[in-house]
Amino acid sequence: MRPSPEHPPAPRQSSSRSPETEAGAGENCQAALSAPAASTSAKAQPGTAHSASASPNTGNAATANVGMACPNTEGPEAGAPETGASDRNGLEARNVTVRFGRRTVLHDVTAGPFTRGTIHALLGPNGSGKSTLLRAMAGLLPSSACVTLNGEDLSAMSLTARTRKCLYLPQDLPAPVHLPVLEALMAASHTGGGFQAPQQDDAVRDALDRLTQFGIAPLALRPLDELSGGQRQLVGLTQAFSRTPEAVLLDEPLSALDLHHQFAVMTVLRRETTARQLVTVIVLHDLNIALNLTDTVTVLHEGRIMASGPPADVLTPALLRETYRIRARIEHGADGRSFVSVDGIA
Ligand SMILES: Nc1ncnc2c1ncn2[C@@H]1O[C@H](COP(=O)(O)OP(=O)(O)OP(=O)(O)O)[C@@H](O)[C@H]1O
Repeated sequence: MRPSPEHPPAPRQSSSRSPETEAGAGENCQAALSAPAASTSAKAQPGTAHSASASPNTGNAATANVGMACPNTEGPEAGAPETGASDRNGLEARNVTVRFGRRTVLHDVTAGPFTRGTIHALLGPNGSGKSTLLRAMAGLLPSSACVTLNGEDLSAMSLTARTRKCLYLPQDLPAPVHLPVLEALMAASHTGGGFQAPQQDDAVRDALDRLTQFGIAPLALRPLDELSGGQRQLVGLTQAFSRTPEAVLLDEPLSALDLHHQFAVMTVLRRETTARQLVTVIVLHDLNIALNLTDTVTVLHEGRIMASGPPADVLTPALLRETYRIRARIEHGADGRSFVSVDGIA
C-alpha cells in the first residue's frame, strides 16, 4: 500500500501480512465455464454461450484451480479470531498475489468481506488489477489465495463446485456463435438441450421470463452471431442470472451498454441481489454508477488496494487524483445523488 497523505484513512485497506507467494505464470487464463454444444473452444470464451453456463471446463480446471485450503475455516473450533465471524457472511479473498511471468500484478491483496445482499464495485484505472482479482476470486488463476464464501472455503473446492457457488462472467463479449438466444440461455441454465415449443415447456417460459427481465425478450429466437455487442452482453447477463449461485462476479458488465440498459441492468442487479441475498461484485469504470448504485467500493491501484468502503467515503478528490490522475470534485444533486465532475488531468 502506497502511503497516501492526501486522503484520509480508508475504511479498509489491503493486508500486507505475508510475503508474496508465486501464484501465476504468464499463461492465458482459461475460464472455467463451459459452452453449449455449438461452441467448443477450450480458450476462455466469455459470455453468451460460455461464461454464464456454469459447468466447468474440466480440461482447464486442473491448471486453473490450484488454490489451497484456507487456514481456520473448517468450523468454529478450528477458527482463529483472524478468520472468524466476518468470514461467515459474504465473500472474502485473502493474500491474493498474482504474477504473470516475472511481473507481480497483485501484491498480497486482501479484499472483502463483500456481504450478502449487497452490490460491491471494484474500481481502479486500466491495468490496476481488477479483472485479475476477480479471476483469482473465481479460482481461474493459479493462486495460493484463500477465498471464502459465507464461511465456506472456495479455494479447497473443485472448480465445478466452486463455480456453482460463485459465478464469474468475464469482461469479453459473448462469443458470436450461431445459436438462438433462447437455446443458449437454456443450455446455460441446464434446463434442456434442444429447442422446444415455448408453450409446452416451463423451462422455456422461465427462460423467456429471464429475457424479459433484462429487456431482451424480442431477441429470443435471434441467433447470437447476428446480435450487436450490447445485445450479446445482455444475453451473457441473462445467462448468469439464470443460474443460482451465492455470489456473482461480473467483469465490466455494462461496458457495451447504452445508458438505458446500464440503468436497467443495475436495477435488475439490485433486485436480484436483494431477493436472493447474493454477493454481487462488479468491475466498473463509471464512477457515477459506483457512487449512486452500489453499496461499497474497493479501489485498486498498481495491484494494491487503495481504499474500500461506502462509495461516498472512498471516492474523494484526493483519492481520484492519486489513483486516476484526475482533478475532480464530488458534486451533490438536489435529489441526493452525487456525481464526479472532472476538471482536468492531474
Ligand atoms: N495473461 C496475462 N499475461 C500477462 N500479463 C497480464 C495478463 N493478464 C493481465 N495482465 C497484466 O496484469 C495487469 C492487470 O490487468 P487487469 O486486466 O487485471 O487490469 P484491469 O484493472 O482489469 O484493467 P482494465 O480496466 O484495463 O480492464 C495489467 O498490467 C495487465 O497487463
